Order: sequence, then C-alpha cells, then structure tokens
Amino acid sequence: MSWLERLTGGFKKTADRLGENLSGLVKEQALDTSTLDDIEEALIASDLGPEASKRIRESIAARRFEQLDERGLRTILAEEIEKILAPVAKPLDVWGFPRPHVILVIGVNGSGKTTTIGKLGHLLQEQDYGVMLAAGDTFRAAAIEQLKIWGNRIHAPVIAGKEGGDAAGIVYDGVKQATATGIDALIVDTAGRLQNKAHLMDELAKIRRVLGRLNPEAPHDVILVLDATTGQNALNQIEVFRDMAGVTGLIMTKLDGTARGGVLVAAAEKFGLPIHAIGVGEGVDDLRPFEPRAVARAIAGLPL
Ligand SMILES: Nc1nc2c(ncn2[C@@H]2O[C@H](COP(=O)(O)OP(=O)(O)OP(=O)(O)O)[C@@H](O)[C@H]2O)c(=O)[nH]1
Repeated sequence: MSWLERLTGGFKKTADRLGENLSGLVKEQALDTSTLDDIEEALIASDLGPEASKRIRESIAARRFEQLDERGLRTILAEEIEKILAPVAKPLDVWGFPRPHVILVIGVNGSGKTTTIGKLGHLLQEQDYGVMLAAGDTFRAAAIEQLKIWGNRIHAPVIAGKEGGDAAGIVYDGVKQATATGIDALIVDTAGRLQNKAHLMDELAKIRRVLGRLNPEAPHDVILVLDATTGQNALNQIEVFRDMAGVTGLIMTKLDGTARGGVLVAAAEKFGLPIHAIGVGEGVDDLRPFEPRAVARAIAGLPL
C-alpha cells in the first residue's frame, strides 16, 4: 500500500465518526444559526477541539451559503482543516552544526515513543542522514531492549547502558561517539514518567546541561510524542510537557487505530507547535511528514 492509501485507511475511523456526527445536519435550505451550532458541536464531538470548531463554524457562516449538501460541507471542512494544519506541518530538518543534530524525544510511557524513534531514524536515513540512537530511558530494561531491536531493524548504532543507569551519561557518550563517527542525527529516547514530575524534570535538566556543555545549541529539537487514541489527554500532555521540557515540536502516533484523529487539528489550532510527522501504523514506513491537504481530506472523508 502506498503512503496515501495508508493515510486514508488510517484516518478512516476518524472520518467515519465525523460523518456520523454530521449526518443529517445539512438540509436543502439556507444554513441557520441552529444548524451552525449543530455543526460546531459535531466538530467538537469529533475531537477537533473548541477553538478549531469555532473557527470552522465562523468560516462556514461567513460564506453565506444559500444551500449546502453533505458533500459541500465536507469540502469546506477539508479546506478549513487544511488552513489550520498548513502552518504547523513542518518536516524535521537536520540543521545542527557541528554534527550531530541532537533530537530529544519525550512523552509518556506507551505513547509510542520508542517505536517512533525507530521510524524517525528510518525516515532520516532515507534522506541520507547517518543516524544513531541513544537509550536515555534507563528506567525500564524493556525500553532499552526495545530501542536496540529498532536499532537492529534500521541498522543504526545504539548507545545504551544498564537499567537504572545515568541517562545524561548515555547522552554524553552518544554525542561523543556520534561526533567521532560522523553521525548526522542523534535521537535520544527519554523516560516518560509523568507521575514523578520532579524527577523527570531533574533528569531532563541534567541531560540539557550535559548537552549544552558539548554544544550550546543542543538539543536542537525536543519532540513530544503523542498517542492520538488518548484524545483530549494528548492535549493536556502538550501543555504539561511544553512548560516542563521546552517542547519544540510534536509527532502524533497511532492515528490508524482511532476515531479520535481530529485531535491533530485541535493540537494544531490550540498550540501552533510544529507537527513534524504522523504515525499511522507500527511498520518502519508508517511515520511521515504530512501534506496538510491530504490529511485534511482524509479527516473530512473525501478522496485524496
Ligand atoms: N497502530 C499503531 N501502533 C503504534 C504506532 N506507534 C506505536 N505503536 C504501538 O504502540 C505501542 C507502544 O509503543 P512504544 O514505542 O513501546 O511506546 P513507548 O512510549 O516507548 O512506551 P514505553 O516503551 O512503555 O515507554 C507498541 O505496541 C507500538 O507498536 C502507530 O502509529 N500505530
């Protein structure tokens, strides 16, 4: 299957849900206030968030339709969603010099962090960048093992230590080795225990201090991985991690398994942070930067 086919397939549940919520709302008559209210509510119920839903409602109202059928409504929705997504759809750029460009990856356990690191590494390799992974989530042995498996899968070296070891030390070793071997991008896994915020903040602060001593510009990116299936919760996580960890961009995963893909639009409108890529599956090729138009049409349930 091509990426576009996987994308449409991935957003199918989201599009179906949106379709159900919107069904029967537009009748063969001019749009009145109560219909606009219903449309806005349907968008909120489809996880697009109050801000984006209101914005879309206002755009529809401003167009002063005499008549609007369901297909017409979907087309406008796709256009409006595209406008919201376009400013934030920014592929990750490996710009840091001296190399390596350091990417810290953060997010709560189970968000798909480790898998995303593997897929992101593969994506950068496809652009001819040399990639190294660092197992900075030393809290669980399984996380270290899983990162090694991904390293094998994409043929990227993995810097890892023992369970319970010092994450900042791993990152230090990672930068040293990446520098020595001419690696372009060092992708660092980090622990994701939000339950113990103070400890997590200390750990991230220490990683930053160590990195800053090696290269004042590092980390060049701090990417938060979000699990789309958690809906509103994903938005709360952006708020918490933005304030705590200085998030510079987002990757949203698991958009394939959920009817809550509208949360991508909510995140874009509410936070305006770059969204570097989206994940629509567990395979190595299932993470990509996205075309705002294609995603908007997939969410609206229109052919791409
Ligand atoms: N369907 C689907 N599953 C995904 C996607 N990304 C990750 N997963 C799955 O989500 C589960 C959790 O992913 P991990 O990468 O282990 O998550 P993590 O955040 O590193 O979690 P810990 O290792 O527990 O810290 C795994 O089973 C992944 O295969 C995606 O885009 N789509």
